[in-house]
Amino acid sequence: MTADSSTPSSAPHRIAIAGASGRMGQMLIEAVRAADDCQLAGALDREGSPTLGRDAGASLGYASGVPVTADLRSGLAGAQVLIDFTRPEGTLAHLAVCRELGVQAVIGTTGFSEAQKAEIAEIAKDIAIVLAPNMSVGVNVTFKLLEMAAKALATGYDIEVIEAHHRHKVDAPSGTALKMGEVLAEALGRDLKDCAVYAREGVTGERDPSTIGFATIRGGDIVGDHTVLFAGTGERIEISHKSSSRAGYAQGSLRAVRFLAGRKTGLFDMFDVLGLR
Ligand SMILES: NC(=O)C1=CN([C@@H]2O[C@H](COP(=O)(O)OP(=O)(O)OC[C@H]3O[C@@H](n4cnc5c(N)ncnc54)[C@H](OP(=O)(O)O)[C@@H]3O)[C@@H](O)[C@H]2O)C=CC1
Ligand SMILES: O=C(O)C1=N[C@H](C(=O)O)C[C@H](O)C1
Repeated sequence: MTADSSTPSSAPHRIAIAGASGRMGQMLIEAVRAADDCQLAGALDREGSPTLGRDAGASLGYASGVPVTADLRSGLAGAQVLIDFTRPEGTLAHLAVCRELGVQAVIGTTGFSEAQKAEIAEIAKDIAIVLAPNMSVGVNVTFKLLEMAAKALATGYDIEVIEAHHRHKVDAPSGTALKMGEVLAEALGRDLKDCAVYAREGVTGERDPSTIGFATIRGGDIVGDHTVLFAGTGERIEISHKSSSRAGYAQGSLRAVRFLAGRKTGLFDMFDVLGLR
């Protein structure tokens, strides 16, 4: 029997991975290898990367049969879906080719500007995309907890978002912290653009109770910690999520791949994938 539209569940998801030599790229190659229903179909790294031409599994100690390439068209030719954890400008270049070839995308990259997010929404009119600043189940459940806590603690509690990441992270605050801020602001009927305070220095004056503060820590190999502090009078509530491995981000990405199967267009996030909306 041939693999056609009558047997979609038996055919593996053919996945290309962008940023193949990166921290998440490597974790994803390993996760795809371990998943019975997934197959590595392409591996992208940017021009000049020493990994170009090598087998995508080489540094993980196995032969995947997929060479790393900077040629987007050949790297995406055999794929149904691209998983992209790179940088905003890289992701947008990759998406342009995904759109041309009809390849779906799961995007974990953070640090997009508002204009870049609008560009992704436009591309999602032609291909199906999952875009989320954090693919882990635990973080997405934490977003829901924050929504509930913010509504219940709407007055009398100052809200601060504190995040810590490894020394190599290039964007701040993290995409997850910003999403937490958006969830909190929306639950409180505010717009994060109007109430976010990203830095304090010098004589700042007393804290404005309508603000949501952010604090960023960078150091060592911290995978990703996020805490939201609700500071009241005589008590404090802290809701924290701490990642000790990147495996959760990779597993969440594969759930997003499975969710996209059969979808032609649309912009989704992990709430859609996990049924949390
Ligand atoms: N949504 C989520 O769950 C998570 C999101 N992230 C996000 O994913 C992104 C990547 O994180 P991480 O893996 O730690 O980062 P790394 O720096 O380890 O990896 C990034 C990869 O992308 C490549 N790259 C960099 N710039 C470009 C570009 N312009 N075009 C194409 N490729 C490029 C890098 O190549 P080179 O080495 O040559 O620079 C590298 O292979 C970040 O935005 C991070 O915040 C991370 C973890 C979880
Ligand atoms: O760069 C990272 O490492 C991470 N980035 C994401 C973010 O910016 O929120 C997700 C996770 O915290 C790890």
